[in-house]
Amino acid sequence: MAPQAQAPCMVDDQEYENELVQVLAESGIKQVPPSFVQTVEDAANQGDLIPVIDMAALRADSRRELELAKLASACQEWGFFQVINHGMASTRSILKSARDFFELPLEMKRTWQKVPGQSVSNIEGYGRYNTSSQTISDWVDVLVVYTEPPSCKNIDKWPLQLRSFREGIESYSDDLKELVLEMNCAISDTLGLSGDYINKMCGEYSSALRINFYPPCPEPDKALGVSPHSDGSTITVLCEDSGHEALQVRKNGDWVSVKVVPNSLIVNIGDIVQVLNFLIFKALIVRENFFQVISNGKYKSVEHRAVVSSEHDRISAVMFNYPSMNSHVEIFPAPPLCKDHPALYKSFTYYEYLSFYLNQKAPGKARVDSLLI
Ligand SMILES: O=C(O)CCC(=O)C(=O)O
Ligand SMILES: [Fe+2]
Repeated sequence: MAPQAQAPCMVDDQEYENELVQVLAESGIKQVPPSFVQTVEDAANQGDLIPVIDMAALRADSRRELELAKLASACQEWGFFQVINHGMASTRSILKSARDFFELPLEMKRTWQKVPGQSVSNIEGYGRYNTSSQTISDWVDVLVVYTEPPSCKNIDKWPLQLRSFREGIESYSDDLKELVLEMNCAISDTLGLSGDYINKMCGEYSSALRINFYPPCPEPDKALGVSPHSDGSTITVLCEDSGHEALQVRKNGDWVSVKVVPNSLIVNIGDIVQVLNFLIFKALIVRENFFQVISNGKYKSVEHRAVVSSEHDRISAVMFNYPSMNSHVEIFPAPPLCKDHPALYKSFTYYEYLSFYLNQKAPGKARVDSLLI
């Protein structure tokens, strides 16, 4: 019998430096290349149900107060919650569009491959996700497009050959815009600010969609799909229906794996909302004792990560909603919340922040910490 061809077991990092993760996964490697290797601490709790916020209750006058209280507590204790009864039919179409794209032949997908590196003007396209802040690679390929405002949309970068792709993304992004503006009002309410406070401060609604494709990984205990980070958004909305518990959030210092309620959307507080209201706690801030501060009740952009599996792939569609990049739109701690304690963060424009977020060597929460006065 002829000897069986040996699958390569050690991958030369240089050879694969910018290679798509899907290509690595399909090459039959038995080990992840060294640049992906990191310590993956186990999740302390499997399948915790993060708080569930019922949009139907938020929309009903008689039930809103109670639901706002639940929302305030979710923002304070978790920074993450799932939204049910959101009424969006387009969640199916976005996941289908995402899957259709990643199932295209590689050569066709490469048409939209972006040049390596990241900056505000080089964020869109298909490829590996590596910020210069990362020395360790993530086991994920992404497709990123700006979705709002219309003036920032670069339709020429969208994979339009896929018939349903444009409709799928546009109907999802339109529906989500309504939901996000509504959530921002509810979050403003919970902070005792006027309902439109956050939306007004953020100026023209802006968003970018990142579709994550996590191929099966030969050594899931040695690599992460997305390394620990907080999002540089106002709020982020994640849509996935894999049923696999891959998203993990930091709670009281431990990793907790998130059990997703079917048909829900997962929302998390981003750095911007943290900045708006974080200042209340300036007097309490003890940097070395971050989690004690958290338990005292501020809204926080919580660190999260995505783990991978050797058995299956996974897709998530993540919408980052953020303030206008216009230079006249300044973000700063809300003055009504600065009455008792001086502002903790300096004023900044989102363009400045995003440039820093994408470029600097600042992992985890270090990026939002850079805004501290
Ligand atoms: O796919 C996930 O579960 C997490 C993705 C994520 O955190 C991100 O894209 O910022
Ligand atoms: Fe994230």
